[in-house]
Amino acid sequence: MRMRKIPWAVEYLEQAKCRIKEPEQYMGKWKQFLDTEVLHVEIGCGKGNYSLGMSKLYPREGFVAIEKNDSAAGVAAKKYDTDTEKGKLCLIRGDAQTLNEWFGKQEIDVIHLNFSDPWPKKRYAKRRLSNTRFLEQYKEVLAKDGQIQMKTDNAKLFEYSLIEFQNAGFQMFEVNVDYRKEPHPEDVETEYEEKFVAKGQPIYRCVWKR
Ligand SMILES: C[S@@+](CC[C@H](N)C(=O)[O-])C[C@H]1O[C@@H](n2cnc3c(N)ncnc32)[C@H](O)[C@@H]1O
Repeated sequence: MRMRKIPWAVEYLEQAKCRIKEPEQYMGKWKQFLDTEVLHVEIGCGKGNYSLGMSKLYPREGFVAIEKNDSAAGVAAKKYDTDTEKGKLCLIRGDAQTLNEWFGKQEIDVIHLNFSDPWPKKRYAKRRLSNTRFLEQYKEVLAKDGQIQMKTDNAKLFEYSLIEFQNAGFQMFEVNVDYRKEPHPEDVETEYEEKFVAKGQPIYRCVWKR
């Protein structure tokens, strides 16, 4: 899924206040930095609505949104910088492949994966955010009682993820194959989710524990 380049957003990203330019410097100190006891990390935040909304719903909890695409990250950054009601929220522009260079062991309480790119071709499977390569990293940075929450519209990616999580030793905690029929009252729709829900497509959701 390629995103159209948004020049103003790419330019904005450079001087964004919410952006953490050297995330490795915060390793082991994110909770202190965000003044929270609960740390959430969203990987692939796109244009940023989910973490922004969640930071308002859970104002005592801290949120780090990660996005590798400059245009999407720039749009998210502008929202985060200008929304005066946002909670404890910051942004990393980067590829989550280096997640364990940014976060310390067991530092994260909840990892959110929302509508990750499915990378349908087998040769690109390692780029999926629920691929074993990523799951092994999540195990390192996730707290002992931590959770990974995943939502997707893609049945094949969902099936693939169920197998990968299970093989990596995660315990399934919740599963829903038509999540919007019974959504959690305190959850936020992402940009992609809004589009899929409008088209009447089912949303798959699962929650895993270590
Ligand atoms: C399909 S979009 C979904 C965006 C948003 N989560 C939503 O639901 O509206 C997936 C996003 O994940 C980002 N992404 C994919 N792999 C990533 C990685 N390894 N590190 C950071 N971001 C990633 C992509 O750039 C893209 O913006």
